[in-house]
Amino acid sequence: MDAPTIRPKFLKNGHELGLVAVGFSGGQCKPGVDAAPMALIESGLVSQLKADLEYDIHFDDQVHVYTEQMPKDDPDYRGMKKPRAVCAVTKQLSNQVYEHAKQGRFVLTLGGDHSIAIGTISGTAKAVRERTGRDMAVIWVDAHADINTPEVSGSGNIHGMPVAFLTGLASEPEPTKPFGWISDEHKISVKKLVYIGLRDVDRAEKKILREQGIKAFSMHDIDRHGIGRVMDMALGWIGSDTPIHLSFDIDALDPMWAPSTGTAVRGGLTLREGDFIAECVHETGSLVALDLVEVNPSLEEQGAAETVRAGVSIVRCALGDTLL
Ligand SMILES: NC(=[NH2+])NCCC[C@H](N)C(=O)O
Ligand SMILES: [Mn+2]
Ligand SMILES: [Mn+2]
Repeated sequence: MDAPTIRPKFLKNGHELGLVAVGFSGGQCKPGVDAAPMALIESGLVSQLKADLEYDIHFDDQVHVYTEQMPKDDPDYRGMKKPRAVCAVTKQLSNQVYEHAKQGRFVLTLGGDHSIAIGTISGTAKAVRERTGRDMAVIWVDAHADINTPEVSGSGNIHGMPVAFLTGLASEPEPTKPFGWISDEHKISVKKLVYIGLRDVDRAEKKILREQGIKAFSMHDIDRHGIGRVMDMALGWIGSDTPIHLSFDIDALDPMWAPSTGTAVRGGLTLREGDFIAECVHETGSLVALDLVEVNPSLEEQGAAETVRAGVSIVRCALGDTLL
């Protein structure tokens, strides 16, 4: 197969890819999501990216599994569960992602629960700003908005809060406190955030989306307009000269396609709709990073292989595999 045909606008070239594998489950309560990076790699993802898509992969060959290294003493803070563990992992991850992105590489991060996006998006936002002088946009594909502030979250699970930290809606005024490391250079604007696939949004989150004027395409919008028009509108909102970070929660897909995930919600995207989103974002040439999160191979074990396969498919599409 030929090298990728889309010329990336904000990367050094179309071939260099930094891969980060983050086996972290501390942003929520179900064990097993930390095994996803290994499952994805074992299913052939990395070798496919090398052989079929001809990426030069920069990877430390380590699946960072943080389960054992989590601080023993990690009491709740502002209602958040495991705040120090999440803080430690995301801070380290942010630097790792930053180092790849700073060199103009595409950054692919395999999670892990969605709390890790605090690390990935902060890292790319900072690097992209330094390299290109532009503010990055984020496309968040998910059944959930993950924009609870600690104060309004019903669960205290930080995987339901990353967007609040990244947009500055959940601030941590003191740099010495757990999320005090997140500074302005790491943040994204609510104006450059677009959601696709929402169908399980908490009441307080709906209020935030309304008040902040955040662009969101729910499953209702996808039913009404079709995924093709929704993608035109989503990408039109972002504009053609803006770098894009795509954060893909596998639970955006219907459990029919991706049953092995911690907070599955019925009535979701088909696998083709998920792949189509990834393809459209790839086609812009503006994609600089991708997160794939919330695959939990230990849940719904009969469906685990299918869920992993769906994840591999999304990644391949975002990296240009399916375009002719
Ligand atoms: N990344 C996810 N799967 N998030 C689910 C979040 C569910 C719920 N809104 C919460 O805050 O707890
Ligand atoms: Mn979700
Ligand atoms: Mn999520």
